Amino acid sequence: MPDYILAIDQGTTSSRAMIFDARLQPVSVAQQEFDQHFPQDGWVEHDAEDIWHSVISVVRRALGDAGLTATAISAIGITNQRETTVLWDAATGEAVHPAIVWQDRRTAEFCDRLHAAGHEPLINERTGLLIDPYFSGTKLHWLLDNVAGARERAARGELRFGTIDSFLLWRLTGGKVHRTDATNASRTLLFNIHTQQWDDQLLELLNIPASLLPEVLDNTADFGITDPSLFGAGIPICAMAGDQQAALVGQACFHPGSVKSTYGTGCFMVMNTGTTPVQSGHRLLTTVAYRLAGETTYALEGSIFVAGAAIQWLRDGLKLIRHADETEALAEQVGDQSGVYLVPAFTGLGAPYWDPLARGAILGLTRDTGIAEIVTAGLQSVCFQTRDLLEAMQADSAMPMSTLRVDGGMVVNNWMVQALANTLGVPVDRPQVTETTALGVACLAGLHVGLFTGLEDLARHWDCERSFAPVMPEARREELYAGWLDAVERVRRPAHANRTGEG
Ligand SMILES: Nc1ncnc2c1ncn2[C@@H]1O[C@H](COP(=O)(O)OP(=O)(O)O)[C@@H](O)[C@H]1O
Ligand SMILES: O=P(O)(O)OC[C@H](O)CO
Repeated sequence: MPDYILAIDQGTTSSRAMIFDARLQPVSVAQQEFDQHFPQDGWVEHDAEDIWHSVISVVRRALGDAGLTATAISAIGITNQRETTVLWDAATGEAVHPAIVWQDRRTAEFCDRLHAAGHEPLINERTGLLIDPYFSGTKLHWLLDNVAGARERAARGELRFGTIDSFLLWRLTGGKVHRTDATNASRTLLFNIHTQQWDDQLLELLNIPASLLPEVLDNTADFGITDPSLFGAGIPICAMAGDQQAALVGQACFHPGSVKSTYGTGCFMVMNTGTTPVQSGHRLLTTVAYRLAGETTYALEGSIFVAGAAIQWLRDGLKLIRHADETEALAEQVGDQSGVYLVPAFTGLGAPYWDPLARGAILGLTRDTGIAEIVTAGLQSVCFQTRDLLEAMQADSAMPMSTLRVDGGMVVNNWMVQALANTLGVPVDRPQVTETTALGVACLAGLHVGLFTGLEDLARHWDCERSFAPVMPEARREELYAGWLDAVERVRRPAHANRTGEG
């Protein structure tokens, strides 16, 4: 029996294909970047054809590099950048407009109107989300209103909506299957996370015809079979999941209170809260962690917009460093003593503040402050923002976090991960396989075809590469964090003043 699994990881800046063997060891990986389009201030688009071609190309390369044919693959799992919205023609499979990316802010005004009309409590209660352009629903509303003829074509049943998982599934199956999974559905603003169905009242509120929507399945299911012309033989697609939820699975966070945090351009922290949804009192999102055999496990999620992007800014904007990996040695020289704080609120602040008007600042400068101190403050900002999320999660869930599992491009930085443990006051574990997104969806696909017996079996495949224990005295930890909270307040004050006309 073929027992390799192919994971397709369609991310914001690149597409990746990874093949794993039956022990979940990576066998080959191929990656391809694609263009980002910024047609107007605050708009971010992808060409759906670029995404499609990049996916086909990386899958073929991963198979070739592993010396495998399609018949050796027992299952495909698809994981994806979430919320990014595609509307396509059912007859041709062609998108009627470029995909509107999760970062795109074009629907901010519409969101303000929904907010002003008092719709947030209903939306929050049904979907676990907030009214924000981040989610797919208002993007789809925009497409229907702004693409010529789209509403009429939708009414005639000619169009399909999907997040990237759905669009890829449609294309991979030769235009036969219109499905998504519960985690991706839970990011649309249209899906009731309690009933696990599209919500008629929300569809009416956003004026979205139900005929556009995909069928929602568990994360492990018979989603469809790839068209044999693509890879030489049909391969069953047995799992789909949004990328942050896939990373939760890849980090084996299967018990209530277990948490993972992914540090790439931004940071996404997700806590498994078990089979009862936890409504946040701190503006965190309540979302579907995974749905297996009809049983939904929920999560709390906090998103930080700027994590590794702060290091990119230090490198490309300020030109203080040439490579991201120089930051580790600079921070080792400085330690945590400098008193400098960098608040990277370049595009406002995400959870738990959700303050779009806040702007960044560097505070605590003295004549002694140099490049190393500012770079160190950049790394520390990621740790302090994680502590903000942790405080909110623990207050909401009343679940004490015993360890944090981390992944993403930043966690190669040992100084940063140690500072994270010190800032949080809990051990931080880094896994052997840091490609947790691809790994997670491979786990799900393997589960469906019987390579693994269940979640406990999967958890046994998770290996810790290094655990970082907190070594900072508590008084010092609290003193440093108090300095951060003060710095955040300072960047928020002018924003509040502007908003209320007091400034
Ligand atoms: N040694 C390092 N120290 C700190 N940050 C790093 C280091 N290496 C990479 N990064 C940061 O990690 C990010 C890349 O992580 P990655 O997971 O590939 O991001 P994404 O998937 O969002 O593109 C970049 O923002 C980069 O600045
Ligand atoms: O593609 P990534 O890794 O930047 O993840 C994007 C998130 O899914 C957006 O919610």
